[in-house]
Amino acid sequence: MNAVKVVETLKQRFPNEPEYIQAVTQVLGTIEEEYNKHPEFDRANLIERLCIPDRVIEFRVSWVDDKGNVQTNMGYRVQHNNVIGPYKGGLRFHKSVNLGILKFLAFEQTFKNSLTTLPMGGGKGGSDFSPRGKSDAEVMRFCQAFMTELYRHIGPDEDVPAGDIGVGGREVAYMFGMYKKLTHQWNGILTGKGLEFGGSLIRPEATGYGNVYFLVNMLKTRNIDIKGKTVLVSGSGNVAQYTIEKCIELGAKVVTCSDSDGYIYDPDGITREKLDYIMELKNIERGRIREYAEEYGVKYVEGAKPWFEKADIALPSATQNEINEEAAKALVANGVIAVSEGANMPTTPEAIKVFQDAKILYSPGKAANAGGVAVSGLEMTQNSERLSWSREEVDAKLHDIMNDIHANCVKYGTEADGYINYVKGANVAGFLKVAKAMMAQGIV
Ligand SMILES: NC(=O)C1=CN([C@@H]2O[C@H](COP(=O)(O)OP(=O)(O)OC[C@H]3O[C@@H](n4cnc5c(N)ncnc54)[C@H](O)[C@@H]3O)[C@@H](O)[C@H]2O)C=CC1
Ligand SMILES: O=C(O)CCC(=O)C(=O)O
Repeated sequence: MNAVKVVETLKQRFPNEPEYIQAVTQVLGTIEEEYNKHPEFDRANLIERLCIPDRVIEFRVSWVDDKGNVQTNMGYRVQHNNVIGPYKGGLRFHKSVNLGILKFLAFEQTFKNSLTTLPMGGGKGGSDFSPRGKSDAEVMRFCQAFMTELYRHIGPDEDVPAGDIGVGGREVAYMFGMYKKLTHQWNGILTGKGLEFGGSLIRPEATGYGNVYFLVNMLKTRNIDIKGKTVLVSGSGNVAQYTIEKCIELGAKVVTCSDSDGYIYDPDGITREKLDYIMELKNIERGRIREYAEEYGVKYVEGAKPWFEKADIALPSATQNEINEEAAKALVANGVIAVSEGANMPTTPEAIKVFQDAKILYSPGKAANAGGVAVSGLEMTQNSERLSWSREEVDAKLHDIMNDIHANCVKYGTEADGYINYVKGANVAGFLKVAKAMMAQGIV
């Protein structure tokens, strides 16, 4: 396999999908050497079959807004690869959603899910509908309309969606209700459900907690303690909130968080009480992060990202490509020692090079944020067993899974000089399991 040639071919076939091409380029560049040790992979044209999704479902979603106007959005589900388990991955509701973005997310999800050690394939879906500014009733009607098509394509052994940007407990619950209405079945067809109807304890916390567990493992390789470290977090949604919570618990000081309008800088650190304020503001009032600055009298920077503030650790937890080369250079110049991705692909390829050239600890999302989907996998297991596990039990399993992913990254990513290339480690470890399963199952 020649990674450059494969990417060129994909670019010609899918010229309008830059995020998908970016994700594929990143993975192929790091697995090429391992792939070429297995001539049987090439004979089976494994690489093309692994890069191109099994199936893309695209549909119109029509719904009625509060003024009685009929609105139309696009709905999608990308079922990327199911060799190791049912398709699994979140749904994103955001105005920026398009097929290329969901293809990148579904491709990444396949490797991430493989890393979790659980039997889950990769998928992703969503819509260009944005819940922001919509009433609760509008969100409900949209979710119901979305499910009237999606329900045909999902199932507990077929495809199990969950949340992502713009899809939290509220949206999952509305979609679950409609699925039940349409099918007359109670099935664990979505994860991230409410605790009263099959959700797992720790699922809301899992992505943020998991990222911090992974970070602690990375820091350990250099005998560094997270306690007392200053942390930059971006975003203020699900992943950011529980990342901040775990950082506080472990004695780190988080000084920033953000939304798509700007970021706040709190030099004293976000405390438990201030985090409760953020959770209320974002999850219930659905307000803007600017209001935090007004409430606590701290700096708010409109239209900017937090990466130019000084800190020891950066945990991007908002969206793709939010750290560019300039931001990466600023982070390194300011002495950052670790960057661990809560978001999916938040760092551009140029910025990754800056981190790796500076030999700082840097982990890609498919390893560091895998805790969310891992606990989704545990939710599926609990639903199948018709049992609910305790908080302690799920958290212990999450801890074990993150430790295991870290160990796999070290195994496959340690370079001759001892530097751990977590990108290579995660990609090779995730790839090998999927590749072996694909080879075993033949050309299908
Ligand atoms: N929710 C989960 O379990 C998992 C989420 N992720 C990833 O984590 C990231 C955040 O997701 P969630 O916290 O679940 O979503 P969310 O909807 O709860 O929060 C998203 C946050 O990102 C901000 N944001 C969105 N688009 C932005 C933009 N263009 N510029 C700046 N800020 C922007 C929003 O204002 C919000 O604060 C995404 O990349 C998602 O794919 C990854 C693994 C699992
Ligand atoms: O919990 C899940 O199934 C999906 C989580 C997700 O979308 C992700 O890992 O990016």
